[in-house]
Amino acid sequence: MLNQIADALPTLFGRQMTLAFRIKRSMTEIDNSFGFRQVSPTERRDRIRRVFRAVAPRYDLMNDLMSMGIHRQWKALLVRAVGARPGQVIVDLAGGTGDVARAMNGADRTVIVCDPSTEMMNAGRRRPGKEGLVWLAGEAEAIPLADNSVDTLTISFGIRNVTRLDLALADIHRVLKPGGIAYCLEFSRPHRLIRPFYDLFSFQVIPRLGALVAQAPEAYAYLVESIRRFPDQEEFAAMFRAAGFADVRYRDLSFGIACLHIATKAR
Ligand SMILES: C[S@@+](CC[C@H](N)C(=O)[O-])C[C@H]1O[C@@H](n2cnc3c(N)ncnc32)[C@H](O)[C@@H]1O
Repeated sequence: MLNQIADALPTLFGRQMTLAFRIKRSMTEIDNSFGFRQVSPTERRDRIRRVFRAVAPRYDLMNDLMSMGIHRQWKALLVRAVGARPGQVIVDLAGGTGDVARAMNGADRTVIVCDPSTEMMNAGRRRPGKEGLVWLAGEAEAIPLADNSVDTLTISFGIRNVTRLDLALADIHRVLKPGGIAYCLEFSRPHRLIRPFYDLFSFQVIPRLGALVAQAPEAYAYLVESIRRFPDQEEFAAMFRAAGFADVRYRDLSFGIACLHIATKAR
């Protein structure tokens, strides 16, 4: 029924109205198909686990397709900002297939990939450049590492999947050494001028790509939806401050489609 209405709209009201209606319809379908609004934190966590189990085999390919390769530039910028040094202990939290960890890897430092999904980490273990990486099963809300033990922590496109953002930020703060730095790369709120195109791409193209390439349309619908629900740049910076971080900064990337937050634990 919704499809028939959408098809009739161009004749009745013109193209812009049709676009707005299609985006609205997609959001409704996503809400209905994933039903995230009604579930408990435990159920939500289980669903997120299932999402990453489903996407693991095609995750890296899908990242390239969905972002048209731009995620590589964002991650390269993150790695340059970190500037990993000899002797450091570096944790890539929600590290997935180890994309970012691999780029920070080196024989003279300890680089740990921490993620609750063994499927994602197993997909990463099969790729080159993994030598020396430590793979650790764990969640951001309860990182299985000692207090004050980490020099640098990165989390790239992972934080929006955690069920309790406040607990995760508190635990990141706990494991960092005084003076240690957290770098968080995440999708964010794009500039309002590009938002209509961005929404169209996100809600129309990505779930279809997910269906075609990864055979997981619902998983990709979830990923898009989780971006829409995530706090914007300023709100997220305020959450870092509330978790006890001293120096909190952020930098918009590609007109705010993504954002890099940098937060330091006081000495
Ligand atoms: C979109 S992937 C990002 C992977 C990788 N960091 C990257 O940039 O390619 C999100 C990752 O977050 C992980 N994840 C989901 N819930 C999590 C949680 N509560 N704590 C830590 N990681 C979580 C998933 O298993 C998945 O590997």
